Amino acid sequence: MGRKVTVASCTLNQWALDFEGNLSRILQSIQEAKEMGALYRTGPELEICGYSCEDHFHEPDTFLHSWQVLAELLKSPTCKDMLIDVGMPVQHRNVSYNCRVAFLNKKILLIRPKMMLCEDGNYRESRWFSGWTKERQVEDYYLPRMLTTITNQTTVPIGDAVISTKDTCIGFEICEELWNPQSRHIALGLDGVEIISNGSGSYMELRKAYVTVDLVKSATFKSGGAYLFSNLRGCDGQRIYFNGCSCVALNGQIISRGLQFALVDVEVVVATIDLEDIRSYRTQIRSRSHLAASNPPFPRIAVDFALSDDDDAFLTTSPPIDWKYLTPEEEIELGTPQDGAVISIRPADAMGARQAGRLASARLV
Ligand SMILES: NC(=O)CC[C@H](N)C(=O)O
Repeated sequence: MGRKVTVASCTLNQWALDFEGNLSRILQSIQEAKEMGALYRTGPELEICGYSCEDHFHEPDTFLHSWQVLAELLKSPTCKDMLIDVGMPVQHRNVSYNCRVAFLNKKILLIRPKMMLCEDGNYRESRWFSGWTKERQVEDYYLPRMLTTITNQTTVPIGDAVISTKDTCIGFEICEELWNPQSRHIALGLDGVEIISNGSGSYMELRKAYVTVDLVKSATFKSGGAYLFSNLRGCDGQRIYFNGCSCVALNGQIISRGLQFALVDVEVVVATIDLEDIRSYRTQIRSRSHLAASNPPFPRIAVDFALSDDDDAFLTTSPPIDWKYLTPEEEIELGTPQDGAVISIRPADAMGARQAGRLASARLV
């Protein structure tokens, strides 16, 4: 029985409305993930159109071109025999959602809309999107005809569901859902979802990496499992700067990570995980097991595909690593972005940083 799986989390320097450029970076990340042996690939939030499209999210063209990019991905031989999810906006029954779209071999498996939108700091998501509020429910999404030509599907499931492969179960939370006190990974983990992926558009603030990494680790510390955090990098079109730090955590420890600052447009990190490590970690937490026994189930999309094969005896799993954090001074030095963009400071940090005279190139936005 196969039990080791290799998964990939990608950091991309996407640009708002650069559909062709975004497509080519997504394809490159899929190609690199495949070359590194991954059979599952996830990427950042709204990676197809770019996170910071702002009021272009009110334009139907932004949705149309996102579908066109997805159509190209579905047709591409690069995507063959790999479970992939991408971030894009989707309109369903005249409501706009910020979604992950999971697909495999020219079939769309699930559209998973974001359930908890981000409104703090510089985020204004509810200006363009609504959160999906129907917990553990799916509806039929009527595909645009140009997609039906490729997939032979007229409807696909949209909603709060998870994907069951032959060997494991994959679920999603989108960016803010990790930061919310009622994170979706809690219910997902209790329902036996073993791999949770988070496509994020998390912009840089001084010392935010400490918070993000802690959240990613704790997402799997109390209830076990694997967690893939995938973030954007670069300026994207707005004044905020995204700083990567994509990573993979297993049972409370980081086992793979990407850089915080870099000039490469595409960075892929992979991790090999023994699914039995998740199962034994979880069953040993007795209180978690008792709670899980009464957890209301998520709808499962069954897929005839496995992330592992029977020949994995010599595949080595990824060991835990120590995260080497940059000091705030190093973050200012390395992260000072292109002209016109600013480093954002959490209000709590701003006063201390000003007092320490460190704010030569950073200001509060
Ligand atoms: N895009 C989001 O949902 C952002 C979530 C989160 N508050 C962050 O700063 O990373």
